[in-house]
Amino acid sequence: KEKVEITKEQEALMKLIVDAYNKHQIPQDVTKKLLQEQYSTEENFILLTEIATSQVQVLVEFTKNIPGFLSLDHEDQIALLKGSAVEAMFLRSAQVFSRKMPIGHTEVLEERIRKSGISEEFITPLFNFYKSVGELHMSLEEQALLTAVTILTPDRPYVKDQQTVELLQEPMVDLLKKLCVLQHPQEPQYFARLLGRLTELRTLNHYHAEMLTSWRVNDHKFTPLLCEIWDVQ
Ligand SMILES: Cc1cccc(C)c1Nc1c(-c2c(F)cccc2F)nc2cccc(C)n12
Repeated sequence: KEKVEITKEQEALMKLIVDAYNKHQIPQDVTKKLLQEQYSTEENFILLTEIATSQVQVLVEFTKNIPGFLSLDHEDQIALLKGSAVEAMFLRSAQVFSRKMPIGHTEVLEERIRKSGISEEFITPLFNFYKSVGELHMSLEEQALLTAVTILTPDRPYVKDQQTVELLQEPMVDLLKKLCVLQHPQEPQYFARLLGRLTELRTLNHYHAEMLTSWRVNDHKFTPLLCEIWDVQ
């Protein structure tokens, strides 16, 4: 059984990705608001819109720090961001939800999300996903790399040069695989479980699109950034 080792350049790559992931967090005041006094359904939705908007900003900043991303064709950069935004945001909010919140805060946040006018058919898969991510107890490195792997998915709609995206994604996948072996030695299937989450993520794109439409129908307002990333309005 050969020894799994992280090379010097993989060490450097991991530091870049983790620093970028850590650097760009949702401002505390935004998340704090969700935990304050009782809100109405309308108010909850407005707060979630604020959090979603700052999550998109965080996503864009993180993506710009992925080595090689900014040297991709500009239209491909946009196609990758638009194609992965929902999945990256589900991943990030799942991680914030399952590990960053002090005890008791998670329930309050869950309550706010449930009382924001979102239909039950979306709430169930959302919290099922949060739970399945939480059960993985991912390390910060794994979270950051899995998010980078998700963003660098070559077969997003409208990506022209899939080959180059694949060349960027490969070293991330290799590094993530090694990390899983090193950080979860008792669980040889851990890496496969992580990739299984990416499959589950893809199904959530559909729910999210439905949710956007139902909000539009009920004349909910979005921010310009959310309209731009999801082509609404
Ligand atoms: C911040 C948040 C947390 C949990 C559930 C939800 C519904 C939200 N908010 C939104 C999300 C969204 C997200 F930001 C992360 C994960 C899944 C998501 F559905 N997407 C959008 C798009 C337009 C408006 C909002 C309010 N919105």
